[in-house]
Amino acid sequence: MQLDIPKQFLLIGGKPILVHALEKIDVIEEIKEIIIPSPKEYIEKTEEIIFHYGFATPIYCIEGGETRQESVYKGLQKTRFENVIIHEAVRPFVTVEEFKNLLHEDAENAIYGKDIPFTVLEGTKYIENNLQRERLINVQLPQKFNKKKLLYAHECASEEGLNFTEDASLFFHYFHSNIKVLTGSDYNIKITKPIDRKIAEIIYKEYILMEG
Ligand SMILES: C[C@](O)(CO)[C@H](O)COP(=O)(O)O
Repeated sequence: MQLDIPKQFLLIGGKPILVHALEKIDVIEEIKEIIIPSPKEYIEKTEEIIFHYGFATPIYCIEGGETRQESVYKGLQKTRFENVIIHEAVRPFVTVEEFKNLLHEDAENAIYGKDIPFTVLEGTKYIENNLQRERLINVQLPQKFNKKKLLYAHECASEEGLNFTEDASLFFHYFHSNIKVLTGSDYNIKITKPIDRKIAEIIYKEYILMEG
């Protein structure tokens, strides 16, 4: 999206996208702190929003990195807890149940994945490879990890200069196993393209109707 402000500040149902996600996390007792890596120039704005909406869980806004990966790495370095959940501010329709299911899942590393209801081929100019869609998942957040292991994987990736689009790929690259996949939801969309905002408003209205 070509925007003047980062996507997490866009409004859905009159509320910043970031707040939708924070509201779900805030009601979960087991979550003891929230760390938000943010671009330096947006820390103040993020803190203002947090103050305005008033959350019970301690929230720390820290300066993020150049990439998504670096920002997660900084967040991991900041937390003192053994298990971490990574979420994205731009997934407003995550549910409290999705966070709780992750927390109560026996596997120490677990992510959400959704089946892919269309064909994905490799190659952009000419087709290079056919992929079996029944073996693929659309990776979603939140994701739960053992902090020590994820931190180790981040340190290795940083030393080797490797960049991944999310943490399950990074973790898998170094540990090769041990990540359980829970079934994700079609509603847990990531606001990426302009059309996602329109879809988000529709989902939001459905939520409001459901809540009466
Ligand atoms: C983590 C993610 O949402 C998984 O679907 C996705 O990889 C994030 O991509 P982005 O380019 O950081 O938005």
